[in-house]
Amino acid sequence: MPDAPLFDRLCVIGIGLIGSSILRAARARGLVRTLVASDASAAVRARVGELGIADEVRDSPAEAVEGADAVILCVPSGAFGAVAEAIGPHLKPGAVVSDTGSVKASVVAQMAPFLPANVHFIPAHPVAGTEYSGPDAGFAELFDNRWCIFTPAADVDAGMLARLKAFWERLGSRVETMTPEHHDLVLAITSHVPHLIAYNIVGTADDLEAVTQSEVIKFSAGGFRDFTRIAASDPTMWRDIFLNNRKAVLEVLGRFSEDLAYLQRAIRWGEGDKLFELFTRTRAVRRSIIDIGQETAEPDFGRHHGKPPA
Ligand SMILES: NC(=O)C1=CN([C@@H]2O[C@H](COP(=O)(O)OP(=O)(O)OC[C@H]3O[C@@H](n4cnc5c(N)ncnc54)[C@H](O)[C@@H]3O)[C@@H](O)[C@H]2O)C=CC1
Ligand SMILES: O=C(O)C(=O)Cc1ccc(O)cc1
Repeated sequence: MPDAPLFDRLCVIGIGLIGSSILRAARARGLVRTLVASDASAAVRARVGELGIADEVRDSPAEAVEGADAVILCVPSGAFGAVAEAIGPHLKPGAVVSDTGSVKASVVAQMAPFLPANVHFIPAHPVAGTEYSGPDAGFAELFDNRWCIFTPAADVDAGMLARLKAFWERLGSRVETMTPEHHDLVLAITSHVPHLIAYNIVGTADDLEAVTQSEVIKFSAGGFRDFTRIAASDPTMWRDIFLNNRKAVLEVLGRFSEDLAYLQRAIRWGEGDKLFELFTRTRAVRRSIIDIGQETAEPDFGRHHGKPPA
Protein backbone atom coordinates (compact mmCIF):
# COMPACT_ATOMS: atom_id res chain seq x y z
CA MET A 1 0.00 0.00 0.00
CA PRO A 2 1.42 3.48 -0.89
CA ASP A 3 2.33 5.78 2.03
CA ALA A 4 -0.31 8.36 3.00
CA PRO A 5 0.09 11.97 1.77
CA LEU A 6 2.23 14.14 4.07
CA PHE A 7 0.35 17.38 3.40
CA ASP A 8 -3.21 18.15 2.47
CA ARG A 9 -2.58 21.29 0.40
CA LEU A 10 0.90 22.26 -0.83
CA CYS A 11 1.37 25.71 -2.34
CA VAL A 12 4.47 26.26 -4.50
CA ILE A 13 5.35 29.85 -5.44
CA GLY A 14 7.76 30.36 -8.37
CA ILE A 15 7.25 27.58 -10.92
CA GLY A 16 10.62 27.37 -12.66
CA LEU A 17 13.04 24.45 -12.78
CA ILE A 18 12.83 23.79 -9.02
CA GLY A 19 9.18 24.65 -8.32
CA SER A 20 7.94 22.60 -11.28
CA SER A 21 10.16 19.66 -10.28
CA ILE A 22 8.68 19.73 -6.75
CA LEU A 23 5.15 19.76 -8.21
CA ARG A 24 5.93 16.88 -10.59
CA ALA A 25 7.68 14.76 -7.95
CA ALA A 26 5.08 15.46 -5.22
CA ARG A 27 2.30 14.33 -7.56
CA ALA A 28 4.18 11.32 -8.92
CA ARG A 29 4.92 10.10 -5.39
CA GLY A 30 1.53 10.92 -3.87
CA LEU A 31 2.96 13.27 -1.23
CA VAL A 32 0.06 15.75 -1.09
CA ARG A 33 -3.67 15.78 -1.80
CA THR A 34 -3.88 19.14 -3.62
CA LEU A 35 -1.15 21.08 -5.44
CA VAL A 36 -1.52 24.85 -5.79
CA ALA A 37 0.86 26.94 -7.92
CA SER A 38 1.53 30.66 -8.30
CA ASP A 39 4.10 32.70 -10.22
CA ALA A 40 4.64 36.41 -10.83
CA SER A 41 4.76 35.79 -14.59
CA ALA A 42 1.42 35.43 -16.39
CA ALA A 43 3.17 33.45 -19.15
CA VAL A 44 4.54 30.96 -16.58
CA ARG A 45 1.09 30.61 -14.94
CA ALA A 46 -0.45 29.90 -18.32
CA ARG A 47 2.25 27.32 -19.12
CA VAL A 48 1.75 25.58 -15.75
CA GLY A 49 -1.95 25.33 -16.63
CA GLU A 50 -1.07 23.80 -20.03
CA LEU A 51 1.39 21.35 -18.49
CA GLY A 52 -1.24 20.31 -15.93
CA ILE A 53 1.37 19.92 -13.17
CA ALA A 54 -0.78 21.65 -10.48
CA ASP A 55 -4.41 21.16 -9.46
CA GLU A 56 -4.94 24.92 -9.07
CA VAL A 57 -3.04 27.93 -10.47
CA ARG A 58 -3.56 31.26 -8.70
CA ASP A 59 -2.65 34.77 -9.91
CA SER A 60 -1.64 36.19 -6.53
CA PRO A 61 0.57 34.52 -3.92
CA ALA A 62 -1.81 35.72 -1.18
CA GLU A 63 -4.72 33.76 -2.72
CA ALA A 64 -2.49 30.78 -3.44
CA VAL A 65 -1.46 30.20 0.20
CA GLU A 66 -5.03 30.36 1.59
CA GLY A 67 -5.69 27.10 3.48
CA ALA A 68 -2.32 25.55 2.54
CA ASP A 69 -0.64 23.48 5.26
CA ALA A 70 2.69 23.63 3.39
CA VAL A 71 4.12 26.51 1.36
CA ILE A 72 7.42 26.35 -0.56
CA LEU A 73 8.91 29.46 -2.16
CA CYS A 74 11.05 28.77 -5.24
CA VAL A 75 11.84 32.30 -6.46
CA PRO A 76 15.25 33.96 -7.14
CA SER A 77 17.29 34.83 -4.01
CA GLY A 78 16.44 38.55 -4.24
CA ALA A 79 12.65 37.99 -4.33
CA PHE A 80 11.97 36.09 -1.08
CA GLY A 81 11.29 39.20 1.06
CA ALA A 82 8.63 40.54 -1.32
CA VAL A 83 6.85 37.18 -1.54
CA ALA A 84 6.98 36.66 2.26
CA GLU A 85 5.49 40.14 2.75
CA ALA A 86 2.66 39.33 0.33
CA ILE A 87 1.76 35.96 1.88
CA GLY A 88 2.46 36.68 5.59
CA PRO A 89 -1.07 37.81 6.59
CA HIS A 90 -2.74 35.00 4.58
CA LEU A 91 -0.86 31.97 5.92
CA LYS A 92 -2.83 29.26 7.69
CA PRO A 93 -1.89 28.99 11.38
CA GLY A 94 0.28 25.91 11.93
CA ALA A 95 1.44 25.77 8.28
CA VAL A 96 5.06 25.01 7.39
CA VAL A 97 6.73 27.67 5.25
CA SER A 98 9.90 26.67 3.41
CA ASP A 99 12.01 27.71 0.43
CA THR A 100 14.63 26.37 -1.96
CA GLY A 101 16.99 29.35 -2.06
CA SER A 102 20.66 28.69 -2.91
CA VAL A 103 21.67 31.20 -0.20
CA LYS A 104 20.35 30.84 3.33
CA ALA A 105 21.31 33.67 5.76
CA SER A 106 20.02 36.41 3.44
CA VAL A 107 16.83 34.52 2.56
CA VAL A 108 16.09 33.93 6.26
CA ALA A 109 16.70 37.63 6.98
CA GLN A 110 14.41 38.63 4.11
CA MET A 111 11.53 36.31 5.05
CA ALA A 112 11.49 36.06 8.86
CA PRO A 113 10.19 39.60 9.56
CA PHE A 114 7.05 38.94 7.51
CA LEU A 115 6.11 35.51 8.85
CA PRO A 116 3.59 35.31 11.72
CA ALA A 117 4.64 33.53 14.93
CA ASN A 118 2.01 30.80 14.40
CA VAL A 119 3.68 29.24 11.31
CA HIS A 120 6.76 26.96 11.20
CA PHE A 121 9.58 28.41 9.09
CA ILE A 122 12.06 25.76 7.90
CA PRO A 123 14.52 27.10 5.30
CA ALA A 124 15.81 24.46 2.86
CA HIS A 125 18.15 24.14 -0.13
CA PRO A 126 17.96 21.18 -2.48
CA VAL A 127 21.51 20.85 -3.80
CA ALA A 128 20.18 19.67 -7.13
CA GLY A 129 19.70 21.49 -10.37
CA THR A 130 20.70 22.01 -13.95
CA GLU A 131 21.67 24.98 -16.12
CA TYR A 132 18.09 25.12 -17.46
CA SER A 133 15.25 27.19 -16.02
CA GLY A 134 11.50 27.64 -16.39
CA PRO A 135 8.53 25.29 -15.89
CA ASP A 136 9.35 23.10 -18.89
CA ALA A 137 12.84 22.31 -17.54
CA GLY A 138 11.66 20.53 -14.39
CA PHE A 139 11.40 16.76 -13.96
CA ALA A 140 10.23 14.49 -11.16
CA GLU A 141 13.58 12.72 -10.67
CA LEU A 142 15.62 15.92 -10.13
CA PHE A 143 16.00 15.35 -6.38
CA ASP A 144 16.80 11.62 -6.48
CA ASN A 145 20.02 10.82 -4.60
CA ARG A 146 20.78 14.48 -3.97
CA TRP A 147 21.23 16.40 -0.73
CA CYS A 148 18.70 18.81 0.71
CA ILE A 149 20.16 21.10 3.40
CA PHE A 150 17.84 22.46 6.12
CA THR A 151 18.86 25.53 8.14
CA PRO A 152 16.14 25.82 10.83
CA ALA A 153 16.26 27.95 13.98
CA ALA A 154 17.28 26.07 17.14
CA ASP A 155 13.73 26.22 18.56
CA VAL A 156 12.02 24.75 15.48
CA ASP A 157 9.05 22.44 16.08
CA ALA A 158 10.48 18.90 16.02
CA GLY A 159 7.31 17.32 14.65
CA MET A 160 7.11 19.67 11.67
CA LEU A 161 10.83 19.31 11.03
CA ALA A 162 10.39 15.54 10.85
CA ARG A 163 7.42 15.94 8.48
CA LEU A 164 9.29 18.22 6.06
CA LYS A 165 12.29 15.88 6.25
CA ALA A 166 10.01 12.97 5.31
CA PHE A 167 8.68 15.07 2.40
CA TRP A 168 12.19 15.65 0.98
CA GLU A 169 13.18 12.05 1.59
CA ARG A 170 10.16 10.86 -0.36
CA LEU A 171 11.19 13.30 -3.12
CA GLY A 172 14.37 11.18 -3.23
CA SER A 173 16.80 13.35 -1.24
CA ARG A 174 18.95 12.98 1.85
CA VAL A 175 18.49 15.73 4.40
CA GLU A 176 21.25 17.36 6.41
CA THR A 177 20.88 20.24 8.90
CA MET A 178 23.31 23.12 9.56
CA THR A 179 23.30 26.84 10.36
CA PRO A 180 22.55 29.32 7.54
CA GLU A 181 26.02 30.87 7.89
CA HIS A 182 27.79 27.53 7.62
CA HIS A 183 25.63 26.59 4.63
CA ASP A 184 26.58 29.83 2.87
CA LEU A 185 30.31 29.22 3.36
CA VAL A 186 30.10 25.59 2.21
CA LEU A 187 28.07 26.54 -0.87
CA ALA A 188 30.37 29.49 -1.65
CA ILE A 189 33.28 27.08 -2.13
CA THR A 190 31.37 24.15 -3.65
CA SER A 191 28.93 25.96 -5.93
CA HIS A 192 28.96 29.76 -6.01
CA VAL A 193 32.66 30.48 -6.68
CA PRO A 194 32.88 27.58 -9.19
CA HIS A 195 30.01 29.21 -11.10
CA LEU A 196 31.79 32.59 -10.95
CA ILE A 197 34.95 30.98 -12.34
CA ALA A 198 32.91 29.49 -15.19
CA TYR A 199 31.25 32.83 -15.98
CA ASN A 200 34.68 34.48 -15.91
CA ILE A 201 36.57 32.01 -18.13
CA VAL A 202 33.80 31.94 -20.74
CA GLY A 203 33.71 35.77 -20.68
CA THR A 204 37.50 35.93 -21.05
CA ALA A 205 37.42 33.54 -24.03
CA ASP A 206 34.65 35.58 -25.58
CA ASP A 207 36.73 38.78 -25.16
CA LEU A 208 40.04 37.40 -26.50
CA GLU A 209 40.59 39.42 -29.63
CA ALA A 210 43.37 37.22 -31.02
CA VAL A 211 41.06 34.18 -30.94
CA THR A 212 37.86 34.32 -32.96
CA GLN A 213 34.41 33.24 -31.71
CA SER A 214 34.33 30.42 -34.25
CA GLU A 215 37.68 29.08 -33.01
CA VAL A 216 36.41 29.09 -29.43
CA ILE A 217 33.40 27.03 -30.51
CA LYS A 218 35.32 24.77 -32.90
CA PHE A 219 38.16 23.86 -30.54
CA SER A 220 36.16 23.65 -27.28
CA ALA A 221 37.67 20.58 -25.71
CA GLY A 222 36.37 18.96 -22.51
CA GLY A 223 37.44 21.57 -19.97
CA PHE A 224 36.05 24.66 -21.67
CA ARG A 225 32.88 22.86 -22.78
CA ASP A 226 32.10 21.94 -19.16
CA PHE A 227 32.55 25.59 -18.16
CA THR A 228 30.14 26.74 -20.91
CA ARG A 229 27.43 24.47 -19.51
CA ILE A 230 27.72 26.07 -16.09
CA ALA A 231 28.06 29.58 -17.58
CA ALA A 232 24.73 29.03 -19.40
CA SER A 233 22.90 29.08 -16.02
CA ASP A 234 20.14 31.61 -15.41
CA PRO A 235 21.50 35.22 -15.17
CA THR A 236 18.82 36.48 -12.73
CA MET A 237 19.27 33.55 -10.36
CA TRP A 238 23.06 33.83 -10.30
CA ARG A 239 23.15 37.63 -10.04
CA ASP A 240 20.94 37.26 -6.96
CA ILE A 241 23.10 34.49 -5.46
CA PHE A 242 26.25 36.64 -5.63
CA LEU A 243 24.50 39.74 -4.28
CA ASN A 244 23.01 37.73 -1.40
CA ASN A 245 26.05 35.64 -0.44
CA ARG A 246 28.52 38.50 -0.72
CA LYS A 247 30.45 37.89 2.51
CA ALA A 248 31.20 34.17 2.03
CA VAL A 249 31.84 34.53 -1.71
CA LEU A 250 34.33 37.37 -1.15
CA GLU A 251 36.06 35.38 1.59
CA VAL A 252 36.47 32.33 -0.67
CA LEU A 253 37.48 34.50 -3.64
CA GLY A 254 40.25 36.07 -1.52
CA ARG A 255 41.71 32.62 -0.83
CA PHE A 256 41.20 31.59 -4.44
CA SER A 257 43.09 34.65 -5.76
CA GLU A 258 46.04 33.96 -3.45
CA ASP A 259 46.18 30.34 -4.58
CA LEU A 260 45.94 31.39 -8.23
CA ALA A 261 48.84 33.83 -7.75
CA TYR A 262 50.88 30.91 -6.33
CA LEU A 263 50.23 28.89 -9.50
CA GLN A 264 50.97 31.90 -11.71
CA ARG A 265 54.32 32.31 -9.98
CA ALA A 266 55.14 28.60 -10.25
CA ILE A 267 54.46 28.69 -13.99
CA ARG A 268 56.53 31.89 -14.44
CA TRP A 269 59.54 30.41 -12.58
CA GLY A 270 59.24 26.92 -14.06
CA GLU A 271 58.54 25.35 -10.65
CA GLY A 272 57.05 22.11 -12.01
CA ASP A 273 57.26 20.34 -8.63
CA LYS A 274 54.76 22.83 -7.16
CA LEU A 275 52.33 22.26 -10.03
CA PHE A 276 52.78 18.49 -9.83
CA GLU A 277 52.23 18.43 -6.06
CA LEU A 278 48.95 20.38 -6.34
CA PHE A 279 47.63 18.38 -9.29
CA THR A 280 48.36 15.13 -7.41
CA ARG A 281 46.47 16.43 -4.36
CA THR A 282 43.46 17.56 -6.42
CA ARG A 283 43.29 14.22 -8.24
CA ALA A 284 42.95 12.55 -4.80
CA VAL A 285 40.09 14.94 -3.94
CA ARG A 286 38.21 13.88 -7.08
CA ARG A 287 38.78 10.21 -6.30
CA SER A 288 37.53 10.60 -2.73
CA ILE A 289 34.35 12.37 -3.98
CA ILE A 290 33.66 9.47 -6.34
CA ASP A 291 34.33 6.87 -3.62
CA ILE A 292 32.04 8.66 -1.14
CA GLY A 293 29.46 9.11 -3.91
CA GLN A 294 29.09 5.39 -4.33
CA GLU A 295 27.54 5.03 -0.91
CA THR A 296 26.02 8.52 -0.39
CA ALA A 297 24.34 11.16 -2.51
CA GLU A 298 26.84 11.62 -5.32
CA PRO A 299 25.04 13.59 -8.04
CA ASP A 300 24.94 12.04 -11.47
CA PHE A 301 26.03 15.14 -13.38
CA GLY A 302 26.20 13.18 -16.64
CA ARG A 303 22.45 12.75 -16.49
CA HIS A 304 21.93 16.52 -16.59
CA HIS A 305 24.31 17.39 -19.41
CA GLY A 306 21.63 17.15 -22.04
CA LYS A 307 18.18 18.67 -21.94
CA PRO A 308 16.27 16.91 -19.17
CA PRO A 309 13.53 14.50 -20.22
CA ALA A 310 10.24 16.20 -21.19
N1 LIG B 1 18.41 26.15 -10.84
C1 LIG B 1 19.04 25.39 -9.96
O1 LIG B 1 19.85 24.57 -10.37
C2 LIG B 1 18.74 25.54 -8.50
C3 LIG B 1 18.07 26.65 -8.01
N2 LIG B 1 17.85 26.80 -6.67
C4 LIG B 1 17.19 28.00 -6.14
O2 LIG B 1 15.77 27.81 -6.25
C5 LIG B 1 15.14 29.04 -6.62
C6 LIG B 1 14.42 28.85 -7.93
O3 LIG B 1 15.35 28.52 -8.96
P1 LIG B 1 14.88 28.01 -10.41
O4 LIG B 1 13.67 27.19 -10.29
O5 LIG B 1 16.08 27.46 -11.06
O6 LIG B 1 14.51 29.39 -11.10
P2 LIG B 1 13.67 29.68 -12.42
O7 LIG B 1 14.23 30.92 -13.02
O8 LIG B 1 13.56 28.45 -13.27
O9 LIG B 1 12.21 30.00 -11.82
C7 LIG B 1 11.94 31.04 -10.93
C8 LIG B 1 10.48 31.42 -11.07
O10 LIG B 1 10.18 32.39 -10.07
C9 LIG B 1 9.28 33.34 -10.62
N3 LIG B 1 9.35 34.55 -9.82
C10 LIG B 1 10.33 35.48 -9.79
N4 LIG B 1 10.02 36.45 -8.90
C11 LIG B 1 8.81 36.11 -8.36
C12 LIG B 1 7.98 36.71 -7.39
N5 LIG B 1 8.30 37.86 -6.80
N6 LIG B 1 6.80 36.09 -7.09
C13 LIG B 1 6.44 34.93 -7.69
N7 LIG B 1 7.19 34.32 -8.63
C14 LIG B 1 8.39 34.91 -8.95
C15 LIG B 1 9.76 33.50 -12.05
O11 LIG B 1 8.74 34.04 -12.89
C16 LIG B 1 10.16 32.08 -12.41
O12 LIG B 1 9.07 31.40 -13.04
C17 LIG B 1 16.25 30.09 -6.65
O13 LIG B 1 16.30 30.75 -5.41
C18 LIG B 1 17.51 29.28 -6.89
O14 LIG B 1 18.65 29.93 -6.37
C19 LIG B 1 18.17 25.81 -5.76
C20 LIG B 1 18.78 24.67 -6.21
C21 LIG B 1 19.16 24.46 -7.60
O1 LIG C 1 23.98 22.42 -12.79
C1 LIG C 1 24.85 22.46 -11.89
O2 LIG C 1 26.03 22.06 -12.07
C2 LIG C 1 24.51 23.00 -10.56
O3 LIG C 1 25.40 23.31 -9.81
C3 LIG C 1 23.06 23.14 -10.20
C4 LIG C 1 22.79 23.90 -8.95
C5 LIG C 1 22.67 25.27 -8.98
C6 LIG C 1 22.37 25.98 -7.84
C7 LIG C 1 22.20 25.33 -6.65
O4 LIG C 1 21.92 26.02 -5.55
C8 LIG C 1 22.32 23.95 -6.58
C9 LIG C 1 22.60 23.23 -7.74
